[in-house]
Amino acid sequence: MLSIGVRYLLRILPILLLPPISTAYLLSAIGLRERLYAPLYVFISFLSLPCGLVLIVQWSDYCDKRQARKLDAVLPPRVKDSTIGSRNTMHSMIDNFQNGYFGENLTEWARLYGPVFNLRIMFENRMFTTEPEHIKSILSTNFNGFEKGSHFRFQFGSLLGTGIFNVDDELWKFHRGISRPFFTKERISNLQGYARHSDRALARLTERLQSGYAIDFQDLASRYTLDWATDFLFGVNVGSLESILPYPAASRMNAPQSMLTPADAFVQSFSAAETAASMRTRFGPVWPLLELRRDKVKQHMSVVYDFVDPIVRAAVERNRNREPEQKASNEEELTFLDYLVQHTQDMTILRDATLNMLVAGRDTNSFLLSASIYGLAENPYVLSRLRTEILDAFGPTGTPTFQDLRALKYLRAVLNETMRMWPPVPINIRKSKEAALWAPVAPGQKPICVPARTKVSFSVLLMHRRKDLWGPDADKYDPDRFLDTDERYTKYLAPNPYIFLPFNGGPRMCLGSEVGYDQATFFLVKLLQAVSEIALAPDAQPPESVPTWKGREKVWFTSHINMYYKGGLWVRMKRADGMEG
Ligand code: HEM
Repeated sequence: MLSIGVRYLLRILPILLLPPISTAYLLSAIGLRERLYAPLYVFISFLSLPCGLVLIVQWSDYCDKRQARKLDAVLPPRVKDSTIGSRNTMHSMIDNFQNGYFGENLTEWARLYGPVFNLRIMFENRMFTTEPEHIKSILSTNFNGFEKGSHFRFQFGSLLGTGIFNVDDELWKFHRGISRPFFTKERISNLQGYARHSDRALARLTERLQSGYAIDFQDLASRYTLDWATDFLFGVNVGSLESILPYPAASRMNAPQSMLTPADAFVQSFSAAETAASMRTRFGPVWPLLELRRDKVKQHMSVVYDFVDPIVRAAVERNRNREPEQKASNEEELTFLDYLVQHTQDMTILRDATLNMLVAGRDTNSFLLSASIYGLAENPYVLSRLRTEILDAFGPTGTPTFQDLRALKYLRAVLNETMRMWPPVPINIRKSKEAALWAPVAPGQKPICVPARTKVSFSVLLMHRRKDLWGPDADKYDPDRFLDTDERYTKYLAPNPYIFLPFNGGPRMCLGSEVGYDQATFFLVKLLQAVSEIALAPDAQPPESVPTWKGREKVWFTSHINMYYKGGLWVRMKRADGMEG
């Protein structure tokens, strides 16, 4: 099997060879071949390659301008970069991903060029926007004008396959249709799953804190959401909360790699695959050339498949053993996977759908919980106010019902503020099908033209922090801005709800948004009944994950597909009953 890089090379080879071959042919046809010194003949033939590329680039620029003129619109400003193929821009993207404050380079370009600009890498346009009206157009009002597209599928294919995140049109409708019934009120209002797994997670947390060591809360949250998600979606609890939790590196208490449980190995490999897949975006269209020898995503996937395949096979087996009348009568009791198996037995579709659901439902929720803990650790006043709301409602041991979860106004504001500052999905990609028009960014200006078949990126994280949209204190963490009694709410959010989009919007909006809120709310209620103080544990944070920036977040948040904390989120907590831990 050829590598992804070689396949790409074979695809573009005819285009690369066309100019030298046709020049050589032309030189022969006009009789210059015999008269030219042979090396010069070869040199001229090959010189036609860069010349041909320049012509193609100029031609496509000309076409874009013509499209914009026809629509009486303007193209977004281009990030200035005089290096060939915008190498500086590419390096800035890679450097920011590896070493920088998330999106700082994009913020700087937005300061220079405005909220929409053309982030061109390797001669390929990518319109980047943080403008609510543009994001609304992509996601909702001009939904049919944009798609994930073939580029996205190619880039994320080895990771997401044919799952819901990676497809368009009919296949997307199939996945969406199959998934939607699992998010009805009847199904999501059963809180037993949250209760079971959060009890176990809190028991592990208490155990660890009593041992005197700090805990990586991100790790705990990701185990909790993995066990919950596999249970809820596939009817199997993979029991990742039963493994040995990681200790601070300096303690030398960690188990060797060889002792990883299948669930731990899955989490590590999947995260490595996500990082490798999202790294590709930073190299523009030529990323496959860096994977000539091997697919850098696929190399992690065999461990991932080892974990997922038995779950899928068990569901296929269960389905085979079910009588036809049983299948028809008990749809309500089926898990997502059991239901899916009744519609297709294709192992690739089943595996991809399963993995996509895990990406959707696990990583996002795990980061929401982790970022909430970070916000509370850094803002003791918010923590204390939140505890008061929780204790007033349920006392130190009461358990919320489904209705109760939605009545906790301050907790909802805390979750919203957390997702404003650190949205679990901070950036997204689409592609225009036809030339599209976006609203001008200032009154009196012409609309903006997005040429046909152009990549488009938008960042809700950057939009969520815009001072012109959220007020002068947009950089500050303050849940009050989400309370309808707060004047910032009336002034900014109420008249323009599209400025807050942690779950996206429109027909492809997150299916699990309510589950996300409920799960995090339930967990935080239970945690804060038991815990009265939370503090970061910088001594336990791996040194390479301590940020180099000053005056901002004290832990390193970054993103592959979803946000995560590099090196984890190490914290200590104090129990409310006064016992050590
Ligand atoms: C804090 C929690 C969550 C956040 C912030 C979040 C955010 C998002 C976002 C931004 C998208 C759009 C992705 C795109 O267009 O590329 C999305 C899609 C999706 N989410 Fe969530 N999500 C969360 C929790 C969940 C949960 C718990 C589930 C399921 C158990 C879920 C299921 C889905 C599905 C199935 C889609 C795909 C929708 C489609 O393409 O039609 N999400 N989510």
